[in-house]
Formats: sequence, structure tokens, C-alpha cells
Amino acid sequence: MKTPVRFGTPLSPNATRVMLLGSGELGKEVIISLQRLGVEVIAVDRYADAPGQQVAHRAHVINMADGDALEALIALEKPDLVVPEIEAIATTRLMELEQAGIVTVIPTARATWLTMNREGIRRLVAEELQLPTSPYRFADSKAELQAACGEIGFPCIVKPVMSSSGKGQSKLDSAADVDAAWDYAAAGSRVDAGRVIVEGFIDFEYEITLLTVRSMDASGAVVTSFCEPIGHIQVNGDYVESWQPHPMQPIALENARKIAKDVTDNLGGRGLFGVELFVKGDMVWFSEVSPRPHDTGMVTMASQVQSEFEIHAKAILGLPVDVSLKAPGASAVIYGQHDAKGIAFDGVADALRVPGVDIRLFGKPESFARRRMGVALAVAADIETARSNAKLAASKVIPVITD
Ligand SMILES: Nc1ncnc2c1ncn2[C@@H]1O[C@H](COP(=O)(O)OP(=O)(O)OP(=O)(O)O)[C@@H](O)[C@H]1O
Ligand SMILES: NCC(=O)N[C@@H]1O[C@H](COP(=O)([O-])[O-])[C@@H](O)[C@H]1O
Ligand SMILES: [Mg+2]
Repeated sequence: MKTPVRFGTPLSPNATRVMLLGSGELGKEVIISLQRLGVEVIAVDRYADAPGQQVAHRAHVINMADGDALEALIALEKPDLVVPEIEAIATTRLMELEQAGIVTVIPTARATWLTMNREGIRRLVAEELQLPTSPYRFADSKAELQAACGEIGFPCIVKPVMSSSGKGQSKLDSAADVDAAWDYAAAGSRVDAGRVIVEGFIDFEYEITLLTVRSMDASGAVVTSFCEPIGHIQVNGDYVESWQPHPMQPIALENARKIAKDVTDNLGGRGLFGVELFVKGDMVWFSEVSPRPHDTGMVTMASQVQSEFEIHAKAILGLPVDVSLKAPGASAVIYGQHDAKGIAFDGVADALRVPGVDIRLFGKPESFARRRMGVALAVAADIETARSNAKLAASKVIPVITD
């Protein structure tokens, strides 16, 4: 795709076409931003009526981990850009297609390949870039896991090498926990690689997502900019609450930005990245990175002039971006609470009566007790007020089974 982009008319031969691989709540917002620029959007996911598919021009349901199915769909739709939105996709095939000049992958096919497997990104960051991370080992069996945990020591964290949102992740306090951690990881792995990472437990003071943007300046050069740090709380490896800005000491912030810059420079391409970092005093550890908008960054829909989704959409198209903060903000997750299809939500009006609040319901066709179905957003004069208002609003939205 030539940059700067000449924007065509959607659904006509000169359309600017973007294909999202994964169309959940994060993709939905990227798609809305693209739609506002008159981009023709094709939303792909593993199930029908995914949130982003409901706001795209066209939708396809395929197994995105199947290289042949993915290649066939790309040949059919001929997108100018392919935008991975989840990790479970055939990234090696994307690399081949990118190498052959058939697709442009955001930010790059290599970045999506490296980050879909914890081993790829961890070895790059710790061993090649020599940046601080937790100590780690990999294991392919219970016996190897036992040995690896012995080397790392307790407490430690075990995760499938391919998983997200905390699936299959557990904290181990002693050797007695190893068996259960292996079984839980096998059940929670997104793609059954049968391999896990053991990480030494970092006793951090707080953790942040540093949204880092690679966009194009007027001369056509790629420039890096940083959003204000986003603080967050995770329960069982899944985010439940986030806020922006998270106050940081100048040296810690400088260290965080250096790590984020080194990692994203290496990954390359254009777009927004969510760099996850642990912080204690001035010490900063790299945890992982999403080469795409981040769930904790949903707060930016309220707190920034441009949300992380709008920034991603603009950066990938070669447009300038604005990363500035609008107001202190917070987000709080609304879980499904029921295992059922076609649930409903009561209390939205009450939630919206909380000052400075807005609500997003993602429209997922099926709910699970711990599936993220919506989010409450809040802005206020300070992050404490924003956090308590976001949590209050989220608690007022009640998922119900109708029928
Ligand atoms: N080594 C560690 N030490 C301390 N806490 C950790 C460690 N690894 C993970 N955690 C905690 O678990 C959370 C989730 O871990 P991680 O980000 O690796 O999982 P994930 O499945 O990739 O989640 P997501 O896809 O939502 O980012 C972290 O944000 C942190 O709170
Ligand atoms: N931490 C990654 C993350 O938040 N990804 C977001 O969740 C969706 C999958 O949700 P689902 O599991 O409910 O289908 C993904 O499509 C993406 O939007
Ligand atoms: Mg994470």
C-alpha cells in the first residue's frame, strides 16, 4: 500500500481495503475508526457475529490458524492491509505471504509470529535485546516442568506458550502445585503446543501498559510516541480494571520508555503496541507486548483525545496521530456471569447516571461466566474518582438470562 494513502470509495474498485484477523471487542473499535475514514473493512473471526463483524462491510468465519484457509481468504478479498487482532492465527503463513509481496501485515508478519508464542518474544527481548525480564524456563512435560520450577524457585508462574487473557495460567507456591499447573496449562492453551513457560514471580509495586505508537511523520519517516502509562489490576491473569495516567517516577518512566522503544524498534512496521511492564522503584521489567491495541487500553476511549483504536487505525494507514491525554480516566470490566447465548443487560441507565461514565456492550452472541462482555469507562478530575466511578457503573450493569 502506498503511503500517504489515497482513500478510495468503499465497495468500489478503488476502495482502501483492510482485513481484520480477529474481530472481538478490540477489533470492533478499530473497525469503527476505519469506517469513519471510508475504509472498506472485512472482519474475520472463528465464530459468526463476532463484535467487529457486526460493524464491518463483510464478515467471514474461518479457522484462522489454518494457513490454507487464511491464504484462500486473502486471495479472495485482496486486502491492502491485514490486521491481526488475536494471537491464534497462522502467522508462519502470513510471513510467507508477506515475503512473496502478497500481503502487508500490521505491524509486520514477523512481529505477529514472534508475539503469538511467549517463547519467541521472550527470547528476543531477554537474550537478543538483553532487556530485563523475569527469569524463565520452558518445559514440554510434567517432569521437565518439575525440574524447571526447581531451577526458577517458588513462587513462580506457569503459562502455556500460546494463550492470552490469563488462560491456563497459574501461580505455584511449592513443588506440590506443579501437577495441577501442568494440567491447567494444557486445558487453557489456545493452540495445543504442549509447551509451557515458567517465570520467576516478580514482586512488583505496580504494572503498566505503555501504549507505544510507530507512525509516519510528514517526511515519511517512522516516529515513536508514547501514550501516558496505563495502570491496571489483573485477576487470574485477566484484566479487571485499568486507569490512565498511572503516576510514575521520572527514572522509572524513562526506563519503561527505553524498553518499549527497543522492543518496538525491533518488531518494526507501523501501528500501536501495548508494552506490558512490571515496576518496582526505578526498576522496570518487560513482561510481554501486543503488536496491536491492548485490552487495558480500552480506558483510552474515555481518557485520550484519540483512543488507542483510532491511533492504530491512523498509524497503519500512514496518517499522523495524537497521543495526548484528555482527562484522567478508568475502565472496569463487565463479565457475562452466565454461561448462555443471547443474554441481556439490565441497569445500563443506572450505570450511565454515574458522573463521567460511558458504557460499551460488545454484543458477543454467547456469554460465559468469565467472558468479557462489556466495559464501563469513566473520566474524572483524578484517577481515584475515575476508578471508583467506573467500578460503580460496571456493578450496575446486570447480565441476565431472558427466554
Ligand atoms: N512473572 C510474573 N510475575 C508476577 N506477575 C506476573 C508474572 N507473569 C504474569 N503475571 C501477572 O499475570 C498477568 C497476566 O500475565 P500475562 O500478561 O503474561 O498473561 P496473558 O495471558 O498474556 O494476558 P493478556 O493476553 O491479557 O495480556 C500479568 O499482567 C501480571 O499481573
Ligand atoms: N487480552 C487479549 C484480548 O483482550 N483480546 C480481545 O478479546 C477478544 C477475544 O475475546 P473472547 O475470548 O471473549 O472471544 C479478541 O478478539 C480481542 O478483541
Ligand atoms: Mg498480558
